[in-house]
Amino acid sequence: MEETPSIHVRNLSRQFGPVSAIQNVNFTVNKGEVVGFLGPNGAGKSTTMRILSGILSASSGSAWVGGICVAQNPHEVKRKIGYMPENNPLPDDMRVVEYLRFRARLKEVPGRKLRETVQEAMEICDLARTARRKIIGTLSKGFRQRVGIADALLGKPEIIIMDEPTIGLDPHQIQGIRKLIDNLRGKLTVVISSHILPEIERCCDRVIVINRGRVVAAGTSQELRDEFIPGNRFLIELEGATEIAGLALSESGIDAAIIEETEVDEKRSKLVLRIESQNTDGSELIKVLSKRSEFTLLSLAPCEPTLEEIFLAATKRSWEETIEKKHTDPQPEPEKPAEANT
Ligand SMILES: Nc1ncnc2c1ncn2[C@@H]1O[C@H](COP(=O)(O)OP(=O)(O)OP(=O)(O)O)[C@@H](O)[C@H]1O
Repeated sequence: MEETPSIHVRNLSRQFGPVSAIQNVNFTVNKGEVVGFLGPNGAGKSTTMRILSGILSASSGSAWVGGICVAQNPHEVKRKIGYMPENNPLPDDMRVVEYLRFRARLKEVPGRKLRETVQEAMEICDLARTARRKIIGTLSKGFRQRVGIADALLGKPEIIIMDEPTIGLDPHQIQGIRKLIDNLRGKLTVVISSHILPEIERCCDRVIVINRGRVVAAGTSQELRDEFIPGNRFLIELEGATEIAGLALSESGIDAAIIEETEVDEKRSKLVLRIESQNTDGSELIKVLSKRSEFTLLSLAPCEPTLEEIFLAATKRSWEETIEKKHTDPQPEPEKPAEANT
């Protein structure tokens, strides 16, 4: 029998007056997955997360969390989900441990389990030793985020949703949050909304890209690469007349495009090449390039497009499709002028 997915969303839409924040959003997140929910500002990430967490209702469509319909049973869903909102507001004058106990009581953690539940969440978030009795107002942004995540973990939710957990953090703090998310892998289903792409790429098993309220791509990084940026890429370093590299390749019948060129110094350049054929390991390139006397091939290595490039390609495609649809949709007939009554 198939396992019930942690999150299942069908044709979910939400209007705010004339603004369509999300339109017919569909996706599934399976148990134990770490999924990145990506989109530019205003794409509809927070709206989707808030509907899933039962704090905002949908205008139409449905969402199930752990097999429970959010619209019909938002209270039960709140027990299954730990939600860390964007810019998580925290009381500056409380101590970390006091605040988490307060939040655990609100989440109806039984009194006899309160101490143990708070301790466990603090340990996972590395707060127990260092920040347990600190006043929240004195904490760094990274530690404040940890408090937000510890709060979301209270009451052992099945799913944790974090809205922009690394925003405004320095690289050390980001690394700390990344480790924390790695620790959650296998224990919970994790959904992270962000527009910080390298973070998502490192942390997540799968990515859902949303743009202007619609899901425009979903899959593993590899699946998205194959769909949006097919072909193989190689990073090569040449010394000499590097400007004729393109000519050298086309003269040898290799269908390659130079998609990036960086000058290392006067004589040396690094080039990123895209080869249309999927079945090339680069040996053909080495043969062709090392034969030429105008330059020397110093190095060659395969390289993958970044999630940022995939994201740009996916959102660009959705823009183009929207524009194309506008042009091909039947236009309303111009209104007939009212007939004169004379
Ligand atoms: N309460 C609201 N009232 C009116 N419009 C809203 C409201 N909440 C969101 N919107 C609009 O809905 C759209 C989607 O917003 P949402 O906050 O979900 O995007 P987001 O992807 O989370 O963006 P960001 O990364 O900037 O947080 C935006 O156009 C936003 O202005």
